[in-house]
Order: sequence, then C-alpha cells, then structure tokens
Amino acid sequence: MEIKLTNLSKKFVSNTLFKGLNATFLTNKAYAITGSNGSGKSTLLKIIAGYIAPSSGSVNFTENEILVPKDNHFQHINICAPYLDLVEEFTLAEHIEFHSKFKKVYFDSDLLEEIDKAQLSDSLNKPVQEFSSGMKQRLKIILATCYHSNVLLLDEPTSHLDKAGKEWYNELIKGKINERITLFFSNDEQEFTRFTDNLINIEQLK
Ligand SMILES: Nc1ncnc2c1ncn2[C@@H]1O[C@H](COP(=O)(O)OP(=O)(O)OP(=O)(O)O)[C@@H](O)[C@H]1O
Repeated sequence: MEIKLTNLSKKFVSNTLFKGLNATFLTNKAYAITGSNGSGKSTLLKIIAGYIAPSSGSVNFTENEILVPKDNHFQHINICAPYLDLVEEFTLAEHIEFHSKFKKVYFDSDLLEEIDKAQLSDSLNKPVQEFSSGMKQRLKIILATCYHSNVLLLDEPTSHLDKAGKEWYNELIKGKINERITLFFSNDEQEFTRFTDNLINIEQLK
C-alpha cells in the first residue's frame, strides 16, 4: 500500500491550513505529523480518511501499483481519534463482536489477551457509557490497532491515559505498526518518538 498526497491544500473561510502539501507514505513505515494546536493535523487526518474534501490536490491510495477507488479507501483504514466516538449503549464485548463482523483480527493479536493487558477484562459486559475517559481511550486504541487494516491513523492516541496506560500503549503499539502504514497526528513526542523518526511538521508546509 502507498498513500500519495499531491499538492494538497485546505482553506476554511478565514484561514488556509496548508498549501501545496506533497507526501508519500509507505507500508511498514510510521510517520508523525506534528504541529502546534490549530495547525491542521486533525484536518489532514480527516482528508486522508475521506471525511472531508481538500480545497485542492489529491489523496491516492495504491495497492500493488493499482489505484484503489476512493469509495474503497475506508476499507483500508483504522482510526483512533477524539472525534470518533464509541457506541455508548454497547458493552465492550458488543464492540468486539460488531468490529469482528467487518474486520479480521490483526495477525499479531489475541483480543482477550489485549483486553486483559489493557485492564479491561472486568468490564467486558459493561456498557461503554459507564467507562471512564481512560477506559474508553484504551478500548478505542484496541479497536484501531488490533484489527487488520493497511493504514492506521492515530490522532493524539494517549489523551486521557494515565502513566500505566501510556506504558501499555507503548508496548501495544510496538507490535502493531508492521505491515501497515501508521500515521501519528500529534505534538506530543512521547506518543511517537519510539516508533518513528519520520517527522512531518505541517506548519513548515503552509
Ligand atoms: N469545519 C471547520 N470549519 C472552519 N474551521 C475549521 C473547521 N475544522 C477545523 N477548523 C479550523 O482549522 C484549524 C485547524 O484545526 P485542526 O483541528 O485540524 O488542528 P490541529 O492541528 O489538529 O489542532 P490540535 O493540536 O489543537 O488538535 C483550526 O483553526 C480550526 O478552528
């Protein structure tokens, strides 16, 4: 899989976030998109994921040198982001059951073991509305990383995690960035420096 951003620009009414952005992302590699608050990291994630359109330029996915139709991009992507919510009425087990209908478990993962390591085993049958913010974040990270996808998009993945949660995240991510493209969108170096030295500062691309 290859993702190619060509001459990408995004303008809102009162500001231009980036202009003429070019980048290529390759399988088996991780990249960190950095930049201060409001610089456009989440907007770029949403454009790559196809949630919003760029003002100009293109986002192309190719697999074995064949262009993936835009309508199929979503099938290749897993996302963990603050603006993507869990289903509050579903239990953790129901989230797992639901996701398992659409995606295969990542080759390296044993879901029950991952849930145990995330200290969520006692909450399997609890509705998510009874979870703390940190518990929700752990579940979001499991759902994004432990299912197969060619592309993994992580926006501020350790928000709400305590020290133990951050240690768990570091251990988990280590095993989840092979055989896919991983993009971290963050200005918190602790979220990505262990995993990549490919840094792209969005502000230098304006
Ligand atoms: N739908 C929208 N309409 C108008 N402006 C928007 C819209 N979405 C985002 N913006 C603006 O675009 C800018 C970039 O927002 P974005 O959330 O992409 O930044 P970010 O780099 O992810 O920030 P943070 O580090 O705070 O999460 C902000 O000024 C924001 O107000």
